Amino acid sequence: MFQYKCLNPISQTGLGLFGEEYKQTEELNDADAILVRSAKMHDMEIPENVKVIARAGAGVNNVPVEQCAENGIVVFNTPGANANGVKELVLAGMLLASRDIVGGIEWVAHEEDKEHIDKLAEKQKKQFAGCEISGKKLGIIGLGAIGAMVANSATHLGMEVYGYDPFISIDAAWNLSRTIKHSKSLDEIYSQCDYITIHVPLTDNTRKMIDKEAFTKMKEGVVLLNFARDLLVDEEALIEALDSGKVKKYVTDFANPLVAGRPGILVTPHLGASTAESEENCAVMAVKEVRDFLENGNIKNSVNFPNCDMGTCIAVGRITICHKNIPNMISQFTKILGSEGLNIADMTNKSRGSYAYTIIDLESAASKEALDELKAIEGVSKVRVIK
Ligand SMILES: NC(=O)c1ccc[n+]([C@@H]2O[C@H](COP(=O)([O-])OP(=O)(O)OC[C@H]3O[C@@H](n4cnc5c(N)ncnc54)[C@H](O)[C@@H]3O)[C@@H](O)[C@H]2O)c1
Ligand SMILES: O=C(O)[C@H](O)COP(=O)(O)O
Repeated sequence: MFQYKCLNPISQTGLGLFGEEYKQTEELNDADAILVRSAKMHDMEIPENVKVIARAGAGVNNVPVEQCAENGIVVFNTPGANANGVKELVLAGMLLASRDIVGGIEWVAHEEDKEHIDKLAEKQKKQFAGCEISGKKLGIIGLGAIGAMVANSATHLGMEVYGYDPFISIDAAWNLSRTIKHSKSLDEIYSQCDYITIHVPLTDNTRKMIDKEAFTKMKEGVVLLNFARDLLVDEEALIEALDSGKVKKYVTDFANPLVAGRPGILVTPHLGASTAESEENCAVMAVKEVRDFLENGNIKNSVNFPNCDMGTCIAVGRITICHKNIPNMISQFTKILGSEGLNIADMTNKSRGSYAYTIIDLESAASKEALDELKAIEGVSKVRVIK
């Protein structure tokens, strides 16, 4: 029996896939797995019983990913599972920034009791007029799951699309429409584009990447869209750029005291992934990842350990080891298993940065002595018996 704890509401369509071998718990001290959306985990004490954390979504800046790696806790996210939901809101954001749709709707609501509202509307509508997005230049920073979808959809809406992503994945590159211009520098995006949208993860390298200097390079009257994370933009500098007219509109999915209620800024309350479809996709992917990890020891879509998959165990026993990516680890594992008389049927070892993961199938069940010896190796953070 495995137990899981949800730190945020997670779609039942996903949780329903856990099956009878799983039980939901409120006690962190009983949980093998944690499922989370945006709950902040940096100040949480994560007990040793927790083996896996699945972020039902893309951004993992709310999870102490590095500390988890150090402690042998595998962290997953659900790449692409909510990308379409965000893409649709970005397209809506571009349209809302181009025409005063919100102002117009608010005007009608305010004047609803006027008998001649129809005539009044015809007189007043010019104050809500705007421009079309077709024919305008859109710059996309980050061409991952969301950025690539926004790029392709925007070309279908008649926009001229520029994309910038020095680390683009091969999959994302294959999926991009050939009409998208490959920008080799952010300066090209800033100097050319009428609309700029950012779709990169928040890391130490990307924090405040849109800063004062970036604004000086942008076109007069640019529209900036941020459905990634508020801390990617220096919002103090943004407000100066709005006041000077350099930025016409800022559309952001992240409410904070600086942007809420400020003229020229359209703020949604982190709604990008809040669709039934995205919530289900994320929950289903997260639960599948957790199950494959807990039941088979396999890793797919981790953000702190390498992908590592040996399928379902057909040998007598399987153990998994989270460890540091340093020399002499495998030889120590095999030496201990050999000296305990345990024959290895199959084995795989993969590394990612400073961390590595090993799956070992055995022809007989691992003894307590062997497991204790493996756990005692310096650089080993977790040893699990799968079978
Ligand atoms: N508003 C929401 O509800 C919502 C929903 C999903 C994701 N997000 C945010 O959007 C981000 C992107 O999501 P995704 O699913 O597209 O992720 P992704 O990992 O598929 O794509 C991110 C892309 O950014 C690129 N990148 C990284 N650093 C870069 C840099 N300095 N310059 C240019 N490109 C860079 C990567 O190469 C990658 O292609 C997430 O990390 C999350 O913060 C927000
Ligand atoms: O990174 C993400 O996936 C989004 O920001 C969605 O967050 P949410 O799951 O809290 O809506």
